[in-house]
Amino acid sequence: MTDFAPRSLLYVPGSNARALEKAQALAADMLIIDLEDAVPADRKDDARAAMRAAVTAGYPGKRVAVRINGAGTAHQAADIDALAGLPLDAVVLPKVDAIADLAPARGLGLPLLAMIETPAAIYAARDIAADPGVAGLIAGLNDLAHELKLPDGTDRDAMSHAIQAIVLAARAGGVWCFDGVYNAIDDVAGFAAEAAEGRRLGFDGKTLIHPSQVDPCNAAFAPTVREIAAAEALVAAATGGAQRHEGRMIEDMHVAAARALLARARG
Ligand SMILES: CC(C)(COP(=O)(O)OP(=O)(O)OC[C@H]1O[C@@H](n2cnc3c(N)ncnc32)[C@H](O)[C@@H]1OP(=O)(O)O)[C@@H](O)C(=O)NCCC(=O)NCCSC(=O)C[C@H](O)C(=O)O
Ligand SMILES: [Mg+2]
Repeated sequence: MTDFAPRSLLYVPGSNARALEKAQALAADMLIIDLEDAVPADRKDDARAAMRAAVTAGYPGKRVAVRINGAGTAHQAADIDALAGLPLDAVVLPKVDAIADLAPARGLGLPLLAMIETPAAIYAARDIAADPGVAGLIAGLNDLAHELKLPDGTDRDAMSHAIQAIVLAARAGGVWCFDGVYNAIDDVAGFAAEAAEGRRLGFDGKTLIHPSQVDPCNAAFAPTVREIAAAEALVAAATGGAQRHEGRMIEDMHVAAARALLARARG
Protein backbone atom coordinates (compact mmCIF):
# COMPACT_ATOMS: atom_id res chain seq x y z
CA MET A 1 0.00 0.00 0.00
CA THR A 2 1.09 3.63 -0.40
CA ASP A 3 2.47 5.54 2.57
CA PHE A 4 -0.67 7.50 3.30
CA ALA A 5 -3.59 5.89 5.02
CA PRO A 6 -6.86 5.85 3.10
CA ARG A 7 -9.33 8.39 4.48
CA SER A 8 -12.46 6.81 3.06
CA LEU A 9 -12.99 3.03 2.88
CA LEU A 10 -16.28 2.14 1.18
CA TYR A 11 -17.84 -1.28 1.64
CA VAL A 12 -19.29 -2.56 -1.61
CA PRO A 13 -21.43 -5.72 -1.32
CA GLY A 14 -19.96 -8.44 -3.54
CA SER A 15 -23.50 -9.54 -4.32
CA ASN A 16 -24.57 -6.13 -5.70
CA ALA A 17 -23.58 -5.83 -9.37
CA ARG A 18 -24.74 -2.23 -9.67
CA ALA A 19 -22.73 -1.19 -6.60
CA LEU A 20 -19.60 -2.94 -7.90
CA GLU A 21 -19.96 -0.99 -11.14
CA LYS A 22 -20.86 2.31 -9.51
CA ALA A 23 -17.81 2.10 -7.24
CA GLN A 24 -15.63 2.76 -10.32
CA ALA A 25 -16.64 6.42 -10.33
CA LEU A 26 -16.64 7.11 -6.61
CA ALA A 27 -13.84 9.03 -4.88
CA ALA A 28 -13.28 6.52 -2.09
CA ASP A 29 -9.60 6.04 -1.29
CA MET A 30 -10.21 2.34 -0.76
CA LEU A 31 -12.99 -0.03 -1.77
CA ILE A 32 -13.70 -2.98 0.49
CA ILE A 33 -15.59 -5.54 -1.54
CA ASP A 34 -17.60 -7.41 1.04
CA LEU A 35 -18.14 -11.15 1.10
CA GLU A 36 -19.25 -11.18 4.77
CA ASP A 37 -22.28 -9.56 6.39
CA ALA A 38 -23.60 -7.74 3.32
CA VAL A 39 -23.94 -11.03 1.44
CA PRO A 40 -26.62 -13.61 2.34
CA ALA A 41 -25.35 -17.17 2.86
CA ASP A 42 -27.04 -18.45 -0.29
CA ARG A 43 -25.29 -15.82 -2.44
CA LYS A 44 -21.70 -16.28 -1.28
CA ASP A 45 -20.67 -18.18 -4.44
CA ASP A 46 -22.17 -15.52 -6.71
CA ALA A 47 -20.48 -12.78 -4.70
CA ARG A 48 -17.06 -14.46 -4.96
CA ALA A 49 -17.42 -14.73 -8.73
CA ALA A 50 -18.60 -11.13 -9.08
CA MET A 51 -15.77 -9.94 -6.82
CA ARG A 52 -13.18 -11.77 -8.95
CA ALA A 53 -14.59 -10.31 -12.15
CA ALA A 54 -14.69 -6.78 -10.74
CA VAL A 55 -11.16 -6.89 -9.28
CA THR A 56 -9.77 -8.44 -12.45
CA ALA A 57 -11.38 -5.69 -14.56
CA GLY A 58 -9.75 -3.25 -12.12
CA TYR A 59 -10.51 -0.04 -10.26
CA PRO A 60 -7.92 2.42 -11.65
CA GLY A 61 -6.65 4.91 -9.11
CA LYS A 62 -8.19 3.14 -6.13
CA ARG A 63 -6.90 0.77 -3.53
CA VAL A 64 -9.00 -2.37 -3.35
CA ALA A 65 -9.48 -4.81 -0.49
CA VAL A 66 -11.83 -7.73 0.01
CA ARG A 67 -13.52 -8.53 3.30
CA ILE A 68 -13.67 -12.29 3.65
CA ASN A 69 -15.77 -14.23 6.14
CA GLY A 70 -14.36 -14.81 9.59
CA ALA A 71 -12.24 -17.59 11.03
CA GLY A 72 -14.29 -20.63 11.93
CA THR A 73 -17.09 -19.90 9.47
CA ALA A 74 -18.11 -22.31 6.74
CA HIS A 75 -17.32 -19.65 4.13
CA GLN A 76 -13.77 -18.54 4.86
CA ALA A 77 -11.79 -21.22 3.06
CA ALA A 78 -13.67 -20.69 -0.20
CA ASP A 79 -13.25 -16.92 0.16
CA ILE A 80 -9.49 -17.31 0.53
CA ASP A 81 -9.35 -19.60 -2.50
CA ALA A 82 -11.26 -16.98 -4.48
CA LEU A 83 -8.58 -14.35 -3.79
CA ALA A 84 -5.81 -16.30 -5.51
CA GLY A 85 -3.84 -14.21 -7.97
CA LEU A 86 -5.92 -11.05 -7.60
CA PRO A 87 -4.15 -7.65 -7.54
CA LEU A 88 -5.41 -6.60 -4.10
CA ASP A 89 -4.01 -4.01 -1.70
CA ALA A 90 -5.28 -5.68 1.46
CA VAL A 91 -7.55 -8.33 2.92
CA VAL A 92 -10.04 -7.35 5.60
CA LEU A 93 -10.55 -9.97 8.28
CA PRO A 94 -13.73 -9.61 10.35
CA LYS A 95 -14.12 -10.57 14.01
CA VAL A 96 -10.46 -11.06 14.78
CA ASP A 97 -10.51 -12.03 18.46
CA ALA A 98 -6.91 -13.24 18.72
CA ILE A 99 -3.82 -13.44 16.52
CA ALA A 100 -4.69 -17.09 15.81
CA ASP A 101 -7.60 -15.78 13.71
CA LEU A 102 -5.09 -14.20 11.32
CA ALA A 103 -3.49 -17.54 10.46
CA PRO A 104 -5.70 -18.70 7.56
CA ALA A 105 -5.07 -15.49 5.58
CA ARG A 106 -1.33 -15.25 6.11
CA GLY A 107 -0.57 -17.39 3.08
CA LEU A 108 -2.07 -14.75 0.79
CA GLY A 109 0.95 -12.55 1.44
CA LEU A 110 -1.23 -9.43 1.53
CA PRO A 111 -1.46 -6.72 4.22
CA LEU A 112 -4.20 -7.60 6.68
CA LEU A 113 -6.73 -5.14 8.05
CA ALA A 114 -8.09 -6.73 11.22
CA MET A 115 -11.57 -5.84 12.42
CA ILE A 116 -11.95 -5.34 16.15
CA GLU A 117 -15.58 -5.99 16.94
CA THR A 118 -15.95 -8.06 20.10
CA PRO A 119 -15.07 -7.51 23.76
CA ALA A 120 -12.40 -10.21 23.46
CA ALA A 121 -10.90 -8.37 20.50
CA ILE A 122 -10.70 -5.13 22.45
CA TYR A 123 -8.51 -6.89 25.02
CA ALA A 124 -6.43 -8.59 22.30
CA ALA A 125 -6.13 -5.51 20.08
CA ARG A 126 -2.61 -4.70 21.23
CA ASP A 127 -1.32 -8.15 20.22
CA ILE A 128 -3.27 -8.06 16.96
CA ALA A 129 -1.87 -4.65 16.00
CA ALA A 130 1.66 -5.78 16.84
CA ASP A 131 1.46 -8.73 14.45
CA PRO A 132 3.81 -8.17 11.48
CA GLY A 133 1.11 -9.17 9.00
CA VAL A 134 -1.32 -6.52 10.20
CA ALA A 135 -1.36 -3.15 8.43
CA GLY A 136 -4.31 -1.68 10.29
CA LEU A 137 -7.27 -2.09 12.61
CA ILE A 138 -10.89 -1.39 11.70
CA ALA A 139 -13.50 -0.72 14.37
CA GLY A 140 -16.56 -2.92 13.88
CA LEU A 141 -18.92 -1.00 16.08
CA ASN A 142 -22.22 -2.56 14.95
CA ASP A 143 -21.01 -5.96 16.06
CA LEU A 144 -19.38 -4.55 19.17
CA ALA A 145 -22.62 -2.82 20.22
CA HIS A 146 -24.43 -6.10 19.69
CA GLU A 147 -21.88 -8.07 21.70
CA LEU A 148 -22.06 -5.51 24.49
CA LYS A 149 -25.86 -5.89 24.49
CA LEU A 150 -26.30 -2.13 24.09
CA PRO A 151 -29.91 -1.04 23.42
CA ASP A 152 -30.49 -0.34 19.71
CA GLY A 153 -29.71 3.27 18.84
CA THR A 154 -27.48 3.84 21.86
CA ASP A 155 -25.08 6.74 21.38
CA ARG A 156 -21.57 5.52 20.61
CA ASP A 157 -20.33 7.31 23.72
CA ALA A 158 -21.21 4.02 25.44
CA MET A 159 -18.30 2.47 23.52
CA SER A 160 -15.81 5.30 24.09
CA HIS A 161 -13.41 3.15 26.13
CA ALA A 162 -13.39 0.46 23.44
CA ILE A 163 -12.99 2.99 20.62
CA GLN A 164 -9.99 4.56 22.31
CA ALA A 165 -8.53 1.13 22.99
CA ILE A 166 -8.54 0.48 19.24
CA VAL A 167 -6.70 3.72 18.51
CA LEU A 168 -4.22 3.07 21.33
CA ALA A 169 -3.52 -0.46 20.14
CA ALA A 170 -3.00 0.69 16.56
CA ARG A 171 -0.62 3.45 17.57
CA ALA A 172 1.30 1.14 19.91
CA GLY A 173 1.69 -1.30 17.02
CA GLY A 174 2.52 1.39 14.48
CA VAL A 175 -0.38 0.53 12.19
CA TRP A 176 -3.35 2.41 10.76
CA CYS A 177 -6.77 2.58 12.40
CA PHE A 178 -10.14 3.20 10.83
CA ASP A 179 -13.41 4.20 12.45
CA GLY A 180 -16.63 2.20 12.15
CA VAL A 181 -19.58 2.82 9.85
CA TYR A 182 -22.42 5.30 10.30
CA ASN A 183 -25.69 3.49 9.63
CA ALA A 184 -28.07 6.46 9.21
CA ILE A 185 -27.37 6.98 5.51
CA ASP A 186 -29.76 9.94 5.14
CA ASP A 187 -28.42 11.85 8.16
CA VAL A 188 -25.88 14.14 6.50
CA ALA A 189 -25.17 16.29 9.57
CA GLY A 190 -24.89 13.26 11.83
CA PHE A 191 -22.37 11.66 9.49
CA ALA A 192 -20.26 14.82 9.30
CA ALA A 193 -20.23 15.10 13.10
CA GLU A 194 -19.21 11.47 13.57
CA ALA A 195 -16.49 11.67 10.91
CA ALA A 196 -15.07 14.80 12.55
CA GLU A 197 -15.17 13.05 15.90
CA GLY A 198 -13.32 10.07 14.42
CA ARG A 199 -10.52 12.32 13.25
CA ARG A 200 -10.37 14.04 16.67
CA LEU A 201 -10.07 10.63 18.32
CA GLY A 202 -7.04 9.83 16.16
CA PHE A 203 -8.44 7.56 13.45
CA ASP A 204 -6.75 7.76 10.04
CA GLY A 205 -10.03 7.37 8.18
CA LYS A 206 -13.52 5.92 8.34
CA THR A 207 -15.33 2.95 6.89
CA LEU A 208 -18.42 3.81 4.85
CA ILE A 209 -21.55 2.13 3.53
CA HIS A 210 -23.02 4.55 0.97
CA PRO A 211 -21.69 6.71 -1.89
CA SER A 212 -23.12 9.85 -0.25
CA GLN A 213 -20.66 9.42 2.62
CA VAL A 214 -17.50 9.43 0.50
CA ASP A 215 -16.96 13.14 -0.17
CA PRO A 216 -17.83 14.30 3.37
CA CYS A 217 -15.49 11.64 4.73
CA ASN A 218 -12.60 12.72 2.52
CA ALA A 219 -13.19 16.30 3.62
CA ALA A 220 -13.35 15.38 7.31
CA PHE A 221 -10.03 13.53 7.22
CA ALA A 222 -8.17 16.01 5.00
CA PRO A 223 -6.21 18.88 6.54
CA THR A 224 -8.21 22.12 6.38
CA VAL A 225 -6.92 25.33 4.80
CA ARG A 226 -6.63 26.78 8.29
CA GLU A 227 -4.65 23.76 9.55
CA ILE A 228 -2.29 23.97 6.57
CA ALA A 229 -1.66 27.67 7.15
CA ALA A 230 -1.06 27.09 10.86
CA ALA A 231 1.33 24.20 10.13
CA GLU A 232 3.29 26.29 7.62
CA ALA A 233 3.62 29.12 10.12
CA LEU A 234 4.70 26.75 12.87
CA VAL A 235 7.36 25.06 10.72
CA ALA A 236 8.66 28.45 9.55
CA ALA A 237 8.90 29.73 13.13
CA ALA A 238 10.44 26.63 14.69
CA THR A 239 13.94 27.04 16.08
CA GLY A 240 14.23 23.72 17.96
CA GLY A 241 13.40 22.87 21.57
CA ALA A 242 10.71 24.65 23.56
CA GLN A 243 9.60 28.07 22.37
CA ARG A 244 6.63 30.42 22.40
CA HIS A 245 4.66 30.43 19.14
CA GLU A 246 1.44 32.36 18.73
CA GLY A 247 0.66 32.28 22.43
CA ARG A 248 1.47 28.64 23.14
CA MET A 249 4.45 26.43 23.76
CA ILE A 250 5.70 24.34 20.87
CA GLU A 251 8.38 21.65 20.91
CA ASP A 252 9.87 19.28 18.36
CA MET A 253 6.87 16.93 18.33
CA HIS A 254 4.63 19.80 17.26
CA VAL A 255 6.98 20.54 14.39
CA ALA A 256 6.97 16.86 13.41
CA ALA A 257 3.17 16.82 13.49
CA ALA A 258 3.01 19.98 11.38
CA ARG A 259 5.40 18.51 8.81
CA ALA A 260 3.34 15.32 8.68
CA LEU A 261 0.16 17.32 8.14
CA LEU A 262 1.77 19.28 5.30
CA ALA A 263 3.02 16.09 3.69
CA ARG A 264 -0.51 14.63 3.96
CA ALA A 265 -1.97 17.78 2.42
CA ARG A 266 0.39 17.53 -0.54
CA GLY A 267 -0.74 13.93 -1.01
C1 LIG B 1 -27.26 0.66 2.88
C2 LIG B 1 -27.73 0.21 1.51
C3 LIG B 1 -28.41 -1.15 1.64
C4 LIG B 1 -28.73 1.23 0.97
O1 LIG B 1 -29.17 0.74 -0.28
P1 LIG B 1 -30.13 1.59 -1.21
O2 LIG B 1 -31.25 2.21 -0.42
O3 LIG B 1 -30.53 0.70 -2.34
O4 LIG B 1 -29.17 2.71 -1.73
P2 LIG B 1 -29.47 3.91 -2.70
O5 LIG B 1 -30.68 3.66 -3.50
O6 LIG B 1 -29.46 5.17 -1.91
O7 LIG B 1 -28.20 3.89 -3.63
C5 LIG B 1 -27.95 4.92 -4.52
C6 LIG B 1 -26.97 4.47 -5.57
O8 LIG B 1 -25.75 4.13 -4.96
C7 LIG B 1 -25.42 2.76 -5.19
N1 LIG B 1 -24.85 2.24 -3.94
C8 LIG B 1 -25.45 2.11 -2.75
N2 LIG B 1 -24.60 1.66 -1.84
C9 LIG B 1 -23.42 1.50 -2.47
C10 LIG B 1 -22.16 1.05 -2.06
N3 LIG B 1 -21.93 0.67 -0.79
N4 LIG B 1 -21.17 1.04 -2.97
C11 LIG B 1 -21.36 1.40 -4.24
N5 LIG B 1 -22.56 1.84 -4.71
C12 LIG B 1 -23.57 1.86 -3.82
C13 LIG B 1 -26.72 2.09 -5.56
O9 LIG B 1 -26.48 0.96 -6.35
C14 LIG B 1 -27.41 3.21 -6.31
O10 LIG B 1 -26.84 3.30 -7.60
P3 LIG B 1 -27.69 3.89 -8.83
O11 LIG B 1 -28.43 2.71 -9.37
O12 LIG B 1 -26.70 4.43 -9.77
O13 LIG B 1 -28.61 4.95 -8.30
C15 LIG B 1 -26.53 0.13 0.51
O14 LIG B 1 -25.98 1.43 0.45
C16 LIG B 1 -25.50 -0.88 0.88
O15 LIG B 1 -25.66 -2.06 0.59
N6 LIG B 1 -24.40 -0.45 1.47
C17 LIG B 1 -23.27 -1.31 1.83
C18 LIG B 1 -23.71 -2.29 2.93
C19 LIG B 1 -22.55 -3.15 3.37
O16 LIG B 1 -21.62 -3.38 2.64
N7 LIG B 1 -22.63 -3.63 4.61
C20 LIG B 1 -21.56 -4.41 5.20
C21 LIG B 1 -20.44 -3.52 5.65
S1 LIG B 1 -20.80 -2.55 7.09
C22 LIG B 1 -20.39 -3.61 8.37
O17 LIG B 1 -20.37 -4.77 8.18
C23 LIG B 1 -20.09 -3.01 9.69
C24 LIG B 1 -19.12 -3.71 10.62
O18 LIG B 1 -18.83 -5.03 10.35
C25 LIG B 1 -19.63 -3.55 12.02
O19 LIG B 1 -19.80 -4.54 12.72
O20 LIG B 1 -19.87 -2.39 12.40
MG1 LIG C 1 -19.16 -6.42 11.81
